[in-house]
Amino acid sequence: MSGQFRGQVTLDGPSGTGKSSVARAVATQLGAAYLDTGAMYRAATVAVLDAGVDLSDAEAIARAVSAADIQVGTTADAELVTVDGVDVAERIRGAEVTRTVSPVSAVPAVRRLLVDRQRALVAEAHAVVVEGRDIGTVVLPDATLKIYLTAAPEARAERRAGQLGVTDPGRIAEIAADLRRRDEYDSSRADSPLRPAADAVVVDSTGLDREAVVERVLELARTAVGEPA
Ligand SMILES: Nc1ncnc2c1ncn2[C@@H]1O[C@H](COP(=O)(O)OP(=O)(O)OP(=O)(O)O)[C@@H](O)[C@H]1O
Ligand SMILES: Nc1ccn([C@H]2C[C@H](O)[C@@H](COP(=O)(O)O)O2)c(=O)n1
Repeated sequence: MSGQFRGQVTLDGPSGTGKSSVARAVATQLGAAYLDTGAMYRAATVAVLDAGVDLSDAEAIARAVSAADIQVGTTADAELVTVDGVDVAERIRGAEVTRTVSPVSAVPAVRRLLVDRQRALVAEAHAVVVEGRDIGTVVLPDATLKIYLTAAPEARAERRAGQLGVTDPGRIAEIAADLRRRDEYDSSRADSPLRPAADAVVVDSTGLDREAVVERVLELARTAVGEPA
């Protein structure tokens, strides 16, 4: 990039396609802020779990999220996530939160609250890379560049297994089933379902290593602001 990048890059897509790792690397290279909206829904889920709320009660879920002080950082090099002042960066990646986050994030009032916060955080940055499920479709419909990242389900399950240090084929099959379950839930909910924006560039990362995907997104970002790729 010859000058400083100014604009918004969105990265949406199913679980395990590489959104977080690619978004962090792209943000670092562009000198941009970085926002992990999945971490915000995960932190909201911590608040719901700690409030002991019935997961079929949408109003109680929304009340618990609205009462919690949820803070997330916007830099690519450090993960800052707190709920009511407690560091939950590790806890939000655990099995309990991962199992519960889809029903919590399907509650429309929770989405309205977090989308408002996402837009406020984005408004503070001259340049930002935001990852999630509905960023190009709902949160930032006028973004400079929208990417929809996909990968074959087998590749995603292997990557997630590698990330968790799992080698047992039975456990890998469980991981694949969990990814399928979450994708199905996230794609079929009524409010802001996971889908590519009409003007998103679809990048299939199956068979590409992370660096190749980062390079492709950087090329697209340069082109989007009128620089030679
Ligand atoms: N192109 C790639 N090739 C191989 N592995 C990759 C690639 N991109 C990312 N990975 C690895 O795959 C794992 C999952 O990536 P990451 O957490 O970035 O996915 P994600 O889409 O953000 O997932 P989630 O939505 O569940 O948070 C990580 O270990 C990451 O290093
Ligand atoms: N913009 C977003 C981001 C995330 N979610 C939900 C759906 C995911 O299953 C969950 C966790 O996200 P991850 O950390 O795996 O990226 O949060 C959403 O609905 N909208």
